[in-house]
Amino acid sequence: MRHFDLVIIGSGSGNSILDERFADQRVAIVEKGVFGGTCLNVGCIPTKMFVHTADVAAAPASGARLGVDAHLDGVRWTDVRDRIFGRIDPISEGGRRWRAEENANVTVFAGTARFVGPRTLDTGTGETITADRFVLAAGSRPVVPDVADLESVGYHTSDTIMRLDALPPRLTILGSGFVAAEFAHVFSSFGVRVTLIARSDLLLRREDREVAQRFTRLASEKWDVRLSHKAVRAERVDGVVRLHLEGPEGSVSVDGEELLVAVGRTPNSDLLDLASAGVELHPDGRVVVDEHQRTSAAGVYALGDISNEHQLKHVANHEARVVQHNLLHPDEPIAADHRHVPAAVFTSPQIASVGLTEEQAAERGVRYVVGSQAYASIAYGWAMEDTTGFAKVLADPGTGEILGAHVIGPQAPTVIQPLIQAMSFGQDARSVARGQYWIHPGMPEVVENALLNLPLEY
Ligand SMILES: Cc1cc2nc3c(=O)[nH]c(=O)nc-3n(C[C@H](O)[C@H](O)[C@H](O)COP(=O)(O)OP(=O)(O)OC[C@H]3O[C@@H](n4cnc5c(N)ncnc54)[C@H](O)[C@@H]3O)c2cc1C
Ligand SMILES: NC(=O)c1ccc[n+]([C@@H]2O[C@H](COP(=O)([O-])OP(=O)(O)OC[C@H]3O[C@@H](n4cnc5c(N)ncnc54)[C@H](O)[C@@H]3O)[C@@H](O)[C@H]2O)c1
Repeated sequence: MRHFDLVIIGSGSGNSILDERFADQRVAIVEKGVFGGTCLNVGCIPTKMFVHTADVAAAPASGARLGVDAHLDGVRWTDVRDRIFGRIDPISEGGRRWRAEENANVTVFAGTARFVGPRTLDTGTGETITADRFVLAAGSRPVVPDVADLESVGYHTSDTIMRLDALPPRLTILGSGFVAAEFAHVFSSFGVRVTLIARSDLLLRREDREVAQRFTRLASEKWDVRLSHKAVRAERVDGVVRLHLEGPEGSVSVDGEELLVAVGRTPNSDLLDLASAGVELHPDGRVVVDEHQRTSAAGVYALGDISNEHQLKHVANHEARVVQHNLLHPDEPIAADHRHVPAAVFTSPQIASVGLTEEQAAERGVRYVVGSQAYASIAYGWAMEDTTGFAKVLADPGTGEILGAHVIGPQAPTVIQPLIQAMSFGQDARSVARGQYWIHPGMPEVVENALLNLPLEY
């Protein structure tokens, strides 16, 4: 049985651990799918390449209110698709080849790993290996909901929808979270009629309620949004997927040439038989880790979607850097910093958030005040004739500590960054607002004014 110093399961964020400091270690990477993981192949990167393309496709329609009459002639779907994956696929294959063929100390196993005992791994390739240390970086996968006949009818997930052969006339999206909101924007901007089905009465309901309500209203003006509907059965009728729903008005159905299921992601821990490795799990399947990303089994670390509740690439990257340090310096381990994890939804309008929502602040009994600013009331908002975006900041009125921030509107993920920085470095709201220049008339003035609108007491 071959023995390694280190085994990494999953080639997404786990792959970034290895650098020249590991050159004297015998390392194995086990990957069951395409090299490079979710973000590169089927997640952040291709989706944002589609989102930017969708923003361009949607631009002509927004010109009229500025006095610019433009027309979208068409979207060459297969050209768009092939441009995007023509760039991504070679990066994935190049990464695999580099590790497998040019890293003398690294062995890549193309199989589904499964523990068969403490520190003993069936690589799924016919070979079982042992190692001193393991990194569990096996990520997550789309959840498939319990809807009768879904499997036999056929459906897409985010893993497959971006590789369609042709744009469908209609797309039904089951779900109302990040994936649903981003793909609804992409496909509707390309001319596809989108129906979005939400179980609750709000889209993106984990966002601050004001943001979720604004988004739900704007989305309902563009897409056929069915709130408070539960999908119960799927059926294929003349090449069309018919989804039967139970809603406030009783039983209804919606038709679409394609169906995208986007109801969350579940950790891949169940594939690994972690009980045989002595690794404990949370009830929801996430691997239990301490602040140093160590699991309950000695020498076994975990990072990314398999262990954290955020399921975001910047969190997985941060944890990979923590694991990297702790593998190299086990006697001086560093802790992961999950204090202020931001997130952004690249839909239309864009949404970004960090820290507490107003509902969470109220629920926790935290003393807070709110400062808000509409894009419509800052100079760049006038330039864009924006009427729907706003920024909102929550702060402690006594100390000015920034507790949370929420932005819905153009470039929200960029606009929010000064607030993430302020929270990370413990800067108070008044100092952030008045202790620096804000470029005039830049979009971050929406944040400056939200800060100035806080009714602070000091
Ligand atoms: C459509 C979509 C868009 C997204 N957009 C964003 C975004 O804009 N910003 C953001 O921050 N995050 C985004 N995310 C989330 C982000 O992609 C993930 O949080 C991140 O990729 C998780 O990284 P990871 O290393 O934990 O797992 P992954 O990158 O998923 O890597 C895990 C790897 O392990 C392999 N594996 C699993 N089980 C086994 C096994 N038993 N044996 C061997 N190999 C195994 C898998 O095949 C996979 O390659 C998006 C996700 C999706 C689905
Ligand atoms: N921009 C980004 O950072 C980005 C983009 C896409 C995905 N992601 C990550 O991937 C994860 C998965 O995305 P997602 O959109 O699939 O999940 P999500 O958790 O964001 O949203 C899933 C939604 O589906 C609903 N739902 C659950 N079960 C349902 C059912 N049976 N029927 C109807 N609705 C149901 C949930 O209430 C929830 O609103 C996200 O949590 C996010 O962390 C991030």
